[in-house]
Amino acid sequence: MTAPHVIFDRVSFSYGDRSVIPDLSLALSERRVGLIGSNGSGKSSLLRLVHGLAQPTGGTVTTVGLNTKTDRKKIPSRVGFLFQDPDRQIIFPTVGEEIAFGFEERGLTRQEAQREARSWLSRYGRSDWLERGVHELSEGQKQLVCLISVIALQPDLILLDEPFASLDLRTRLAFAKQLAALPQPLIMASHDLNFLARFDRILWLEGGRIRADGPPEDVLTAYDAAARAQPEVIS
Ligand SMILES: Nc1ncnc2c1ncn2[C@@H]1O[C@H](COP(=O)(O)OP(=O)(O)OP(=O)(O)O)[C@@H](O)[C@H]1O
Repeated sequence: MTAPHVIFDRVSFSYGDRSVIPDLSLALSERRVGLIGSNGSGKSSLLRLVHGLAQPTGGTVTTVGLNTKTDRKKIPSRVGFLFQDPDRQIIFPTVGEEIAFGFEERGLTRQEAQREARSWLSRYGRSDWLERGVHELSEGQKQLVCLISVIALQPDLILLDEPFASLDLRTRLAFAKQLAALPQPLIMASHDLNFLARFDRILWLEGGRIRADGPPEDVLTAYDAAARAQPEVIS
């Protein structure tokens, strides 16, 4: 059993006086962990807590051995985060600058960072995107740029918040293949149950609590059955 890359110890989390996660303890050491649950069940909040983008109201979160409160600044260089909405992630006007930025942050010169950006784009067959304005890309294409930016920096752990939302089927399959081949552990919130079927462990959240936790064949089946039993409920 490998050491856990994420530990939640009696974690609670609120937005103001709205409690989102009442009391959560868990340790994640599997290579592929999926998060499922209704809209608003707390999946994004959990991922944000793992990355230190949100701070627990109570308890402690330890990610890749770092306390997300006291070591918060060290986390972005070790843990990649793919946001649900690419517009929240992208900060530069061109694709090349966006991918190169992470490398410059790590101390490479502008030329070296540009070279890395070019090389990573060519691996994904998108060499022609280097000078392309990000605003000219579709939502799915932006999502792919964000994924390449995250993967290129080869973090120790990758967090993905609904990465398939805007992707067409062909891009989704290519994207899924890339994710499956990554050596790093992934924690991914998704409504794509087919993709999660190949994961090692699934956490089903409801109201910020774990409703089920186990292998996909058990948890996805129970989730699917519960949703079908109450199809009229819009959360
Ligand atoms: N910025 C915010 N301010 C106040 N409440 C928020 C904020 N962001 C999220 N919430 C609330 O926190 C709860 C959990 O939201 P979260 O985004 O973690 O859910 P989720 O499971 O990721 O949902 P989805 O599947 O729709 O992405 C929801 O009740 C939501 O309304």
